[in-house]
Amino acid sequence: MTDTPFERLKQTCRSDWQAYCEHDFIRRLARGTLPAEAFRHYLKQDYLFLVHFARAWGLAVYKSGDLGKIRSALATLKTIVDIEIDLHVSYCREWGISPADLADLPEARPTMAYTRYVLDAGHRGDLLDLHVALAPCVVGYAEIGRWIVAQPFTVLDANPYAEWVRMYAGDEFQEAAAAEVDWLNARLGAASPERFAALSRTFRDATRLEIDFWQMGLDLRM
Ligand SMILES: Cc1ncc(CN)c(N)n1
Repeated sequence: MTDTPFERLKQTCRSDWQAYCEHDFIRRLARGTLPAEAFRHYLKQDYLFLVHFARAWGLAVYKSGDLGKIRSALATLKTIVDIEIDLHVSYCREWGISPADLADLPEARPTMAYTRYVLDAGHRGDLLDLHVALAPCVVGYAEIGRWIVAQPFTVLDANPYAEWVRMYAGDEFQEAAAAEVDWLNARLGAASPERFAALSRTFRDATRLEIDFWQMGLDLRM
Protein backbone atom coordinates (compact mmCIF):
# COMPACT_ATOMS: atom_id res chain seq x y z
CA MET A 1 0.00 0.00 0.00
CA THR A 2 2.88 2.40 -0.70
CA ASP A 3 1.51 3.91 -3.86
CA THR A 4 -1.94 5.07 -2.84
CA PRO A 5 -2.69 8.80 -3.19
CA PHE A 6 -2.74 9.19 0.58
CA GLU A 7 0.67 7.52 0.91
CA ARG A 8 1.96 9.94 -1.75
CA LEU A 9 0.54 12.82 0.28
CA LYS A 10 2.42 11.61 3.36
CA GLN A 11 5.61 11.22 1.31
CA THR A 12 5.49 14.92 0.42
CA CYS A 13 6.22 15.74 4.07
CA ARG A 14 7.93 12.52 5.17
CA SER A 15 10.25 14.03 7.78
CA ASP A 16 7.47 16.12 9.39
CA TRP A 17 5.18 13.10 9.43
CA GLN A 18 7.85 11.01 11.13
CA ALA A 19 8.63 13.80 13.63
CA TYR A 20 4.92 13.86 14.50
CA CYS A 21 4.32 10.10 14.78
CA GLU A 22 7.57 9.37 16.62
CA HIS A 23 7.74 12.49 18.79
CA ASP A 24 9.53 12.39 22.13
CA PHE A 25 6.19 12.85 23.89
CA ILE A 26 5.03 9.58 22.28
CA ARG A 27 8.29 7.74 22.98
CA ARG A 28 8.15 8.67 26.66
CA LEU A 29 4.47 7.81 26.84
CA ALA A 30 5.23 4.39 25.31
CA ARG A 31 7.95 3.76 27.91
CA GLY A 32 5.72 5.05 30.70
CA THR A 33 8.29 7.72 31.60
CA LEU A 34 6.35 10.79 30.45
CA PRO A 35 5.94 13.20 33.39
CA ALA A 36 2.32 13.11 34.62
CA GLU A 37 2.17 16.93 34.50
CA ALA A 38 3.01 16.86 30.79
CA PHE A 39 0.22 14.36 30.16
CA ARG A 40 -2.27 16.36 32.23
CA HIS A 41 -1.39 19.52 30.33
CA TYR A 42 -1.89 17.64 27.07
CA LEU A 43 -5.24 16.20 28.25
CA LYS A 44 -6.58 19.61 29.19
CA GLN A 45 -5.59 21.18 25.89
CA ASP A 46 -6.90 18.15 24.05
CA TYR A 47 -10.33 18.80 25.56
CA LEU A 48 -10.27 22.24 23.94
CA PHE A 49 -8.95 20.68 20.76
CA LEU A 50 -11.89 18.23 20.69
CA VAL A 51 -14.41 21.05 21.04
CA HIS A 52 -12.95 22.73 17.95
CA PHE A 53 -12.65 19.35 16.26
CA ALA A 54 -16.44 19.03 16.70
CA ARG A 55 -16.84 22.49 15.16
CA ALA A 56 -14.70 21.40 12.21
CA TRP A 57 -17.02 18.42 11.59
CA GLY A 58 -19.96 20.82 11.90
CA LEU A 59 -18.28 22.77 9.11
CA ALA A 60 -17.93 19.51 7.16
CA VAL A 61 -21.71 19.06 7.44
CA TYR A 62 -22.16 22.58 6.05
CA LYS A 63 -19.62 22.04 3.27
CA SER A 64 -21.28 18.78 2.19
CA GLY A 65 -23.02 19.19 -1.14
CA ASP A 66 -25.48 16.30 -0.98
CA LEU A 67 -27.53 14.40 1.55
CA GLY A 68 -25.26 11.35 1.60
CA LYS A 69 -22.25 13.49 2.49
CA ILE A 70 -24.28 15.47 5.04
CA ARG A 71 -25.33 12.22 6.77
CA SER A 72 -21.77 10.93 6.79
CA ALA A 73 -20.27 14.14 8.30
CA LEU A 74 -23.16 14.37 10.76
CA ALA A 75 -22.51 10.78 11.96
CA THR A 76 -18.87 11.71 12.69
CA LEU A 77 -19.95 14.92 14.43
CA LYS A 78 -22.39 12.96 16.62
CA THR A 79 -19.71 10.41 17.52
CA ILE A 80 -17.38 13.21 18.63
CA VAL A 81 -20.02 15.10 20.62
CA ASP A 82 -21.90 12.14 22.15
CA ILE A 83 -19.06 9.65 22.66
CA GLU A 84 -15.50 10.93 22.19
CA ILE A 85 -15.84 14.11 24.27
CA ASP A 86 -17.73 12.24 27.03
CA LEU A 87 -15.00 9.59 27.12
CA HIS A 88 -12.38 12.32 27.29
CA VAL A 89 -14.16 14.02 30.19
CA SER A 90 -14.32 10.69 32.12
CA TYR A 91 -10.68 9.95 31.33
CA CYS A 92 -9.64 13.44 32.49
CA ARG A 93 -11.44 12.78 35.78
CA GLU A 94 -9.24 9.68 36.30
CA TRP A 95 -6.26 12.04 35.94
CA GLY A 96 -7.62 14.44 38.54
CA ILE A 97 -9.07 16.97 36.08
CA SER A 98 -12.71 17.69 36.88
CA PRO A 99 -15.44 18.82 34.44
CA ALA A 100 -15.36 22.17 36.26
CA ASP A 101 -11.61 22.45 35.52
CA LEU A 102 -12.28 21.67 31.85
CA ALA A 103 -15.05 24.26 31.62
CA ASP A 104 -12.66 26.98 32.74
CA LEU A 105 -9.45 26.24 30.83
CA PRO A 106 -7.28 28.91 29.28
CA GLU A 107 -6.42 27.97 25.70
CA ALA A 108 -2.73 27.55 24.93
CA ARG A 109 -1.35 29.17 21.79
CA PRO A 110 -0.46 25.89 20.03
CA THR A 111 -4.08 24.76 20.54
CA MET A 112 -5.36 28.00 19.06
CA ALA A 113 -2.96 27.83 16.15
CA TYR A 114 -3.82 24.26 15.21
CA THR A 115 -7.59 24.34 15.64
CA ARG A 116 -8.03 27.69 13.93
CA TYR A 117 -5.77 26.61 11.08
CA VAL A 118 -8.00 23.59 10.41
CA LEU A 119 -11.17 25.67 10.59
CA ASP A 120 -9.68 28.28 8.27
CA ALA A 121 -8.60 25.62 5.75
CA GLY A 122 -12.20 24.37 5.76
CA HIS A 123 -13.69 27.84 5.42
CA ARG A 124 -11.39 28.80 2.56
CA GLY A 125 -11.61 25.53 0.70
CA ASP A 126 -14.03 22.72 0.00
CA LEU A 127 -14.78 19.45 1.78
CA LEU A 128 -11.57 17.83 0.52
CA ASP A 129 -9.43 20.71 1.84
CA LEU A 130 -11.10 20.30 5.22
CA HIS A 131 -10.60 16.52 5.31
CA VAL A 132 -6.94 16.92 4.37
CA ALA A 133 -6.46 19.46 7.19
CA LEU A 134 -8.10 16.96 9.56
CA ALA A 135 -6.17 13.93 8.28
CA PRO A 136 -3.08 14.23 10.54
CA CYS A 137 -5.46 14.17 13.48
CA VAL A 138 -7.72 11.34 12.35
CA VAL A 139 -5.17 9.15 10.60
CA GLY A 140 -2.07 10.15 12.56
CA TYR A 141 -3.30 8.99 15.96
CA ALA A 142 -4.16 5.57 14.50
CA GLU A 143 -0.66 5.30 13.04
CA ILE A 144 0.80 6.43 16.37
CA GLY A 145 -1.23 3.78 18.21
CA ARG A 146 0.11 1.07 15.88
CA TRP A 147 3.65 2.43 16.07
CA ILE A 148 3.68 2.42 19.86
CA VAL A 149 2.54 -1.20 20.19
CA ALA A 150 5.17 -2.27 17.61
CA GLN A 151 8.16 -0.70 19.41
CA PRO A 152 10.48 -2.99 21.42
CA PHE A 153 10.83 -0.33 24.13
CA THR A 154 7.09 0.00 24.70
CA VAL A 155 5.87 -1.13 28.11
CA LEU A 156 2.14 -1.65 28.50
CA ASP A 157 2.08 -3.45 31.86
CA ALA A 158 2.14 -0.98 34.72
CA ASN A 159 2.30 1.91 32.26
CA PRO A 160 -0.01 4.75 33.41
CA TYR A 161 -0.65 5.61 29.74
CA ALA A 162 -1.61 2.08 28.64
CA GLU A 163 -5.32 2.92 28.44
CA TRP A 164 -4.58 5.85 26.12
CA VAL A 165 -2.44 3.61 23.89
CA ARG A 166 -5.09 0.87 23.80
CA MET A 167 -7.74 3.36 22.76
CA TYR A 168 -5.79 4.57 19.72
CA ALA A 169 -4.38 1.14 18.84
CA GLY A 170 -7.83 -0.44 19.31
CA ASP A 171 -10.12 -1.68 16.54
CA GLU A 172 -12.69 1.10 16.78
CA PHE A 173 -10.22 3.95 16.23
CA GLN A 174 -8.25 1.96 13.63
CA GLU A 175 -11.42 1.28 11.63
CA ALA A 176 -12.49 4.93 11.71
CA ALA A 177 -9.03 5.99 10.50
CA ALA A 178 -9.02 3.35 7.74
CA ALA A 179 -12.42 4.63 6.55
CA GLU A 180 -10.97 8.16 6.43
CA VAL A 181 -7.96 6.93 4.40
CA ASP A 182 -10.38 5.26 1.94
CA TRP A 183 -12.38 8.49 1.69
CA LEU A 184 -9.20 10.46 0.96
CA ASN A 185 -7.83 7.94 -1.53
CA ALA A 186 -11.08 8.03 -3.49
CA ARG A 187 -10.76 11.82 -3.92
CA LEU A 188 -7.03 12.54 -3.95
CA GLY A 189 -6.59 10.20 -6.91
CA ALA A 190 -8.62 12.58 -9.08
CA ALA A 191 -6.75 15.75 -8.00
CA SER A 192 -4.70 17.61 -10.64
CA PRO A 193 -0.96 18.03 -9.86
CA GLU A 194 -1.57 21.68 -8.85
CA ARG A 195 -4.43 20.73 -6.56
CA PHE A 196 -2.42 17.88 -5.08
CA ALA A 197 0.48 20.28 -4.37
CA ALA A 198 -1.87 22.72 -2.61
CA LEU A 199 -3.39 19.90 -0.54
CA SER A 200 0.11 18.70 0.36
CA ARG A 201 0.88 22.11 1.83
CA THR A 202 -2.25 21.98 3.98
CA PHE A 203 -1.40 18.45 5.10
CA ARG A 204 2.19 19.44 5.95
CA ASP A 205 1.06 22.53 7.90
CA ALA A 206 -1.44 20.51 9.94
CA THR A 207 1.19 17.83 10.60
CA ARG A 208 3.59 20.49 11.88
CA LEU A 209 0.89 21.87 14.14
CA GLU A 210 0.41 18.37 15.57
CA ILE A 211 4.17 18.29 16.33
CA ASP A 212 3.75 21.60 18.18
CA PHE A 213 0.85 20.09 20.12
CA TRP A 214 3.08 17.28 21.49
CA GLN A 215 5.85 19.76 22.24
CA MET A 216 3.36 21.95 24.10
CA GLY A 217 2.66 18.96 26.37
CA LEU A 218 6.35 18.37 27.07
CA ASP A 219 7.10 22.05 27.67
CA LEU A 220 3.86 22.76 29.60
CA ARG A 221 3.57 25.61 27.20
CA MET A 222 0.69 28.07 27.23
C1 LIG B 1 -4.34 17.12 18.98
C2 LIG B 1 -5.07 15.86 18.65
N1 LIG B 1 -4.92 15.29 17.43
C3 LIG B 1 -5.63 14.13 17.17
C4 LIG B 1 -6.47 13.56 18.07
C5 LIG B 1 -7.21 12.30 17.73
N2 LIG B 1 -8.59 12.54 17.48
C6 LIG B 1 -6.60 14.21 19.28
N3 LIG B 1 -7.42 13.70 20.24
N4 LIG B 1 -5.89 15.35 19.59
